Formats: sequence, structure tokens, C-alpha cells
Amino acid sequence: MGWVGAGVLIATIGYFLYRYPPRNWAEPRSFAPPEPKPGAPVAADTTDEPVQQKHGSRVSTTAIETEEEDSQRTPKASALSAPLPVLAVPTFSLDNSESKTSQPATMPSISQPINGTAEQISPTNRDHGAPKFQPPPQPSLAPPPKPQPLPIPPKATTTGVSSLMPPPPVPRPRPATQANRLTPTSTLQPPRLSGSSLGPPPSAAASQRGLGPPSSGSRLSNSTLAPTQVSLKKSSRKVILQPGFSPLDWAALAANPKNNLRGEGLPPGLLRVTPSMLKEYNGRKGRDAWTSYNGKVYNISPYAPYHPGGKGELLRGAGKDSAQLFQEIHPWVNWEGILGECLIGILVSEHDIQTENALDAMD
Ligand code: HEM
Repeated sequence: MGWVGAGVLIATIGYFLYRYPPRNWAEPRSFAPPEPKPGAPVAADTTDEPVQQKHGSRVSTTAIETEEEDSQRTPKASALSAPLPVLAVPTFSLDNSESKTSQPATMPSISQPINGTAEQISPTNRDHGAPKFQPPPQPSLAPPPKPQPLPIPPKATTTGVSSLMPPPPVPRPRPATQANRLTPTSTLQPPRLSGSSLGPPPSAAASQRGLGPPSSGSRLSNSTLAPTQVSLKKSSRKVILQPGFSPLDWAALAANPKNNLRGEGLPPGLLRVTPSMLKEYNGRKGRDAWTSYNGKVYNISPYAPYHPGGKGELLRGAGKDSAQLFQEIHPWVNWEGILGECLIGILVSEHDIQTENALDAMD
């Protein structure tokens, strides 16, 4: 009888080896998902049986090793095929949030060590490969928190069931009011500027440039936008000054009393300058350029390289009175503050000089 039993046992083993070859032992059949992903790391280790033997270092748990060894010795693969499909199934599901998170209760007891390895892999795979897996029917080891819509913040806090991955903080809903839409909240987009405000802010004196006398504004409307349009049409006629001839350099030059800005060969006191005398100092033939303004005569030759409007513009008033030109172009400029050290004398008429000379002769 013993021999008969042994024969039956050998026949049974042979039948199972023929029916279920060892190569197919690792393939999940009964509980496998419809399309198991071949790229899963756990499944890749279990599908190829010789891989376990080729591994020089034992990385997997002892439970896996014992199972593999048992499966190699005994053909009772019916018990092995049950836990192996569990490897590839439950860990990577995202959708089944209703499943229980208590892992020992949902998983068979024989597959717990294997699930332990699966849990170690699952946090890394949640971000990348999780959505590619089919949702398993029932068991789910670590379902991520269900994405909650923003308007319901309390539900998102209560559904954080997994202790491994806490739910992300719910952003505070931003009230989209009409006032927020109108006010610029982002610093990336500067406030819109009009075409007139793209340049540097105009000085207080610059506002007078485009404005004519009050009588010329009769054609203009009463709107305050009219002077702005006039100033846009007028382009600046400033020149690029040479280095060392900035207004600050002129201020430093004029502040030094040792610099004789009046000119060479003049008496220390103020001169009485007639129009004919003024006309001779026009900046030509090696003479300085004089000009008059408000009854005073100034030597403008030292200031010529410092004039923002250029030397040629300044010399338009050489040898004559510059009050009209000056007022037409830049009435805001402080003449006396700039050319105070260039004062030569006062402007007198020819008659006054003749009378004075006659009186001197009488003396
Ligand atoms: C006498 C005949 C003069 C003429 C024809 C003349 C002409 C000019 C011109 C065309 C400009 C450029 C204006 C612009 O487009 O921004 C200018 C600017 C200037 N001129 Fe004269 N100028 C004269 C006399 C003077 C005098 C005597 C001074 C100094 C007391 C002076 C001081 C200035 C200053 C400070 C600026 C710059 C104004 C600014 O930045 O807004 N100019 N001048």
C-alpha cells in the first residue's frame, strides 16, 4: 500500500508539474487584475523565477524567500498562486477611497510580509505610476486622500485616513470680487501708463514749456488735456554735453571766487555798457560774448560749453538782449542763479553815456 500511495503522489506531482509548469507559478491568475502592468517592480521580481537565484544579495524579505523555496520543491502551486497576485494588485490603487485602510484585516495573513515590501515601494510609485494601474476590486493598501473640491475644506481635513501621507493643506479660496479685479495685485504687470507718462516725470517748470501766453489759448478748449497734447508734439532740443560740463560742474566752477568768469582786462566794479558796446561783444574775433537781461550785462562765453541747449543756441543772444529768447524757451530757468558770477555791469543808453561824458568834461 505504501508503494501505491507513493506512486499516486509521484503521479500527482508529475501531473501538476505538467499542468502548471514552474514558469507560470508566479503569474497571477485567479485574483490578478485584468491587465497587470509588467513594469511594476514587485511583479517584475516575481515573474522571473531564476532572478531570485541570481541575486547575490538577499534584498527581499524572508517570507518571500521561504515561499519561493517551497514553490520550487513542492508542486502545490495552488497555495502559491493565491498570495502572489496580491503583490501586484492593491498597493497602487488611487480611486478606491472607500476601501478600508487597515491592512491586516483586508489582506490574507500569508501575504503580509509581501505587502510589507509592497508598502515600501508604494510611496515612491504614487506620484509616477499610480494612475496607470487598474483599480483593484476590493483590497487597497494605501489609498491616497481623495482630492476634494476647494469650496469644501472641512471634508478634506477629515478624509486624511492614511498616516503615511497627510492630506495637503487646502488653499484658502480667494474671493474674486470686483474690487480685486480692478486693483493690480500682481507686481509682474506694471500699471498701465499712458503714452504721455512713459518718459521721466516732468518737472514743475516743464509744464510751462508747451503753454503759450493766455491769449493764444483762445482756440483751445477749456479741457485740461489740451496743454498735454501740445507738450507731446514738442521734442527736446537738449544736447549731449561733454564730460565735465554738467550743470553740477558749472555750479562748482561758479562757486569758486578765484575763477574770473567776467572776463580778462575788466575793472573790478560794474561797467556801464551801452548797446553799441554790447554789440561789439558778440563772441567773434576772439572776444567774449556778452548779453543783456533785465538791464544787466553778462558774459555768457564761460557758460557756453555748459549750456544744455548747446553753444549755438546760447550765442543767439550774443551782443544783444536775450530776454525775449530766454523767456520763449525756458522762462523757468534761474538766470541770476546760473550767471550771477558772470555779471559785467548795467546796460545804459547811448544818450546817458553822452551826457555822462559831457558832465565829466565840464568837471
Ligand atoms: C540767450 C539765448 C538762449 C537760447 C536761444 C537758449 C536755448 C535753449 C534751448 C533750445 C534749450 C533746450 C530746451 C529743451 O529742449 O529742453 C535750452 C535749455 C537750457 N538753457 Fe538755454 N538758451 C539761451 C540762454 C540761456 C541762458 C542765458 C541760460 C542760463 C542762465 C540758459 C540755461 C538753460 C538751461 C538751464 C537749460 C535746460 C533747461 C531744462 O533742462 O529744462 N539758457 N536753452
